[in-house]
Amino acid sequence: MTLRAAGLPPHAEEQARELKPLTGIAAVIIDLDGTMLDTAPDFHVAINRMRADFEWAPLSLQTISSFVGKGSENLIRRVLSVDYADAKVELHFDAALAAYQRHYLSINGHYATLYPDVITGLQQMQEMGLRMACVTNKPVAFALPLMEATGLSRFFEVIYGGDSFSRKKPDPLPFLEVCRLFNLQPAQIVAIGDSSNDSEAGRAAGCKVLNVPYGYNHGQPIQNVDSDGIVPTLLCAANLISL
Ligand SMILES: O=C(O)COP(=O)(O)O
Ligand SMILES: [Mg+2]
Repeated sequence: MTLRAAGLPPHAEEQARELKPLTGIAAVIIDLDGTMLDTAPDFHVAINRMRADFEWAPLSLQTISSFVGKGSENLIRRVLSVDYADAKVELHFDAALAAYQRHYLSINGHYATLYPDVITGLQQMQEMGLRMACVTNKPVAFALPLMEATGLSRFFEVIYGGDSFSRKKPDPLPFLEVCRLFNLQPAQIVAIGDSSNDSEAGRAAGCKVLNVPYGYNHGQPIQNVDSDGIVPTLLCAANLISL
């Protein structure tokens, strides 16, 4: 197949050519943090404002980014573990989480940016007639206003957050709920995300999986993650998929 060159970063076209087309696809499930939006600067500001409230030293953007991906509760536990052993982490947990949520909501999206070719990729998927779901581990109360403010909501039939179901990614439950809602088989759906959470959830659900290389992935190389390919942008993902 011929991939469109438009919007590809340098060398990306070469990389994209080696990818195998995904056929018989009817829907996509797309991750939010690290895939559509670079929200690391929002996490950085909110976490460090929380830490300042408790007179804990600020953490670097890189450290905080490596803690993102498994939802707010895990993020706060990881952040507290920098200074405390497990028992003390639990002692501070409720107050730290509440302060973090207050700070995050007050700056939600102020420092976040769209990655290249997200909007063009989503537009192309929409024009292809793919059904579209966003599944993020971000709490719904953070994800909905953020996606509205950044012009992402309009593309998605449904947005599920980390608190939408009893289990979040890497558990397959949220993806299986999308399959049920769309009345599709998992193999008709491609899950696209920046981390092993997305890939493990996708594989366990029986979906196809594509990764993007520019997100967080718990500070680990995305090349180590099992998927059907690494696409440089969502536009490249759209070019690889067909109905
Ligand atoms: O908030 C998180 O932990 C990460 O969310 P994501 O699933 O959109 O990457
Ligand atoms: Mg992510």
